[in-house]
Amino acid sequence: MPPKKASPTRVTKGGRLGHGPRWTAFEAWNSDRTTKEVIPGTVCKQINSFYADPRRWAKNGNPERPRKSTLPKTEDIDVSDCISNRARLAIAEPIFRADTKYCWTCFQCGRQPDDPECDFSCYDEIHSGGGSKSMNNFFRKWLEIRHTGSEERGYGIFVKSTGRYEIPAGSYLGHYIGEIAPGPSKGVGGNSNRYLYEPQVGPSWDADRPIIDAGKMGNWTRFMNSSCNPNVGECIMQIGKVRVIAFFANKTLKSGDELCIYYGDDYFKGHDMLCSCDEYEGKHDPAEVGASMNAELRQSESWAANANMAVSYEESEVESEISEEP
Ligand SMILES: C[S@@+](CC[C@H](N)C(=O)[O-])C[C@H]1O[C@@H](n2cnc3c(N)ncnc32)[C@H](O)[C@@H]1O
Repeated sequence: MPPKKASPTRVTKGGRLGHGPRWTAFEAWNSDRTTKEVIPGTVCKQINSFYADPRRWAKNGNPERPRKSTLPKTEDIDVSDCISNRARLAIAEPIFRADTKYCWTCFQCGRQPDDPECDFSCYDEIHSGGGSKSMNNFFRKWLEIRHTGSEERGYGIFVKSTGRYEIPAGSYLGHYIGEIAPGPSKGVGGNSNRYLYEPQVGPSWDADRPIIDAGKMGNWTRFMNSSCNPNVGECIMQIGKVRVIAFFANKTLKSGDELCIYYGDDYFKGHDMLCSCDEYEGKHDPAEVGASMNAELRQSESWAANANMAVSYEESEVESEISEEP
């Protein structure tokens, strides 16, 4: 009997889908541990561009599974009904603050997202390993997944302790990746999936929230735990045509530090849970200890560091304009 042909849509460990990056099990990043130790019963694969890529949004608003052997060329893409279009709406009405112009320019090339010079390749570069800010390389070099020692918190993300590492304040760390579904969800209450992220990508919180589900697929950011005084901040950011929820170091992160964001009061309320972070003794209600205020304060420090990055992008653009002159 001839061997069974694998279904073209089936995802296999270490296999390739389309032209995208290899699917790498988390164990590859922690070669001294087995997958079982790293993530019990894991089905979680590291994925990059596929699910967060707006080209995967079908016209009917459902996310498309990666089936094509090649991605469409940028000029063939109809972006009128994709997440980036919603993102453009948001540009007119920035979500955080009017003065943080950089937030709406492409993180890779520094241009406005509707500039034809800024295309999907900006996003791909960050993910393909070619870019200096490549998420894969960053994780492999600087971070590790290990157990926090706390039953409640489980696994977490740490700056590698096998050496002296320092990640400067303001550094871009990566962004939240998962399967994208059109949102918003019906709320956290009753939903046992604790890996959902719902960023606002348009002007309306009620309508413009895709669901990023890192329950089964995601990258290392899905392992970041919550702290009532977080050392990692987050912001909605543009990379090429893709709007992402990006993470930045709020302060210098040193070897052994656990990277933590603040999940938000609603997360804890919605899942009916208390926080077990090390900032406060015992289990505590983050709303009562002022965690969101702490997070905002830490975030504004990171904004200050990021503002310097914005300046450097603008400067580099001016420089290239000058150098093009005859
Ligand atoms: C996005 S996951 C983080 C990764 C998770 N620790 C793991 O091992 O896969 C979120 C879940 O981690 C746990 N967790 C994270 N931070 C926590 C905290 N400060 N206190 C209690 N549980 C926490 C909760 O179970 C929460 O629902």
